[in-house]
Amino acid sequence: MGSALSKPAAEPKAAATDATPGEALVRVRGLRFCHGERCIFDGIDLEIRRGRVTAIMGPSGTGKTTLLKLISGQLQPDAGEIEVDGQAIQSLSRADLYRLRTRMGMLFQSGALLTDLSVFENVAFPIREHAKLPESVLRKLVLIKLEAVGLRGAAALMPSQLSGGMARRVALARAIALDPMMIMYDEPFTGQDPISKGVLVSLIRQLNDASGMTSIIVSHDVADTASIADDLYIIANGRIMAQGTPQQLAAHESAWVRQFMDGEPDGPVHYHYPAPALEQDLLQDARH
Ligand SMILES: Nc1ncnc2c1ncn2[C@@H]1O[C@H](COP(=O)(O)OP(=O)(O)OP(=O)(O)O)[C@@H](O)[C@H]1O
Repeated sequence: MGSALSKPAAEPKAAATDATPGEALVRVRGLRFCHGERCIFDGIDLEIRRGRVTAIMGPSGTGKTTLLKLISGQLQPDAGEIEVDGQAIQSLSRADLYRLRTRMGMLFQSGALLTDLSVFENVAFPIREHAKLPESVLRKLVLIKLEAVGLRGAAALMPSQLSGGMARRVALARAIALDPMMIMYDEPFTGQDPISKGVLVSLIRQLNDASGMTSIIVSHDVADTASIADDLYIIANGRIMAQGTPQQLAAHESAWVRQFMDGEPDGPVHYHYPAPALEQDLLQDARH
């Protein structure tokens, strides 16, 4: 069982590892990663600071999910180093990597609930897998996690009885079941209505602050993500295009970065694929 489970739920994890909030929990240096001939990253450096919410943003297909998989050791870099909590991911044994991964919560888009198990059992699942606890202790732990996402009252429901927003929150309770030191969210807001999205946005921030966790969010949703992020990275074309606080990026010297932050359709990033003037195309059709 992860030692974190024996601590009170509210104890800050950063303090538990004698680390100072604000120091880097994840360090990425000179990262290069390619799928065959196609390089997704070509020498990127970044730091995820402890106790903070860091957002990784960028155009679709730019490698955001790939970066999370590299940080969690699901993929191996072609070059460079990734250090998590002082441990170089590439040099860990399978057993050590497994242990480290139990301290990383993940809420991936595809992280569906197990449909044959109740909400309670879905959240209990990772705890049962990693710890042999008396049923009464397990029950308390699961109920605390469900309470944290506002769904203690839904413990007996089956996944088919939940709305999409509730299901995402149960998945979140499951992701924090082992009291991870960090949690990675991959597109947590996708498919959520505005109210569910608002609930998730504030939950992510609250959970981060209440438990001393470190959060990484990958999202297209610039406005919502920037509203809770302390630090932002924008990646594109295999590189870090910009980094800073949301305020710094909103006032960035690059028009491309400002356009990205504002989500404006027009600017240096063109919405239209290059084409001759519309009139020219239409006149040409009329002539034929
Ligand atoms: N197994 C694979 N083999 C080859 N290419 C892949 C593989 N997995 C992903 N890719 C490519 O790697 C690139 C990065 O993918 P990734 O999913 O990390 O991007 P993303 O920024 O998370 O995208 P989105 O924002 O659309 O979710 C994409 O162009 C994708 O097509």
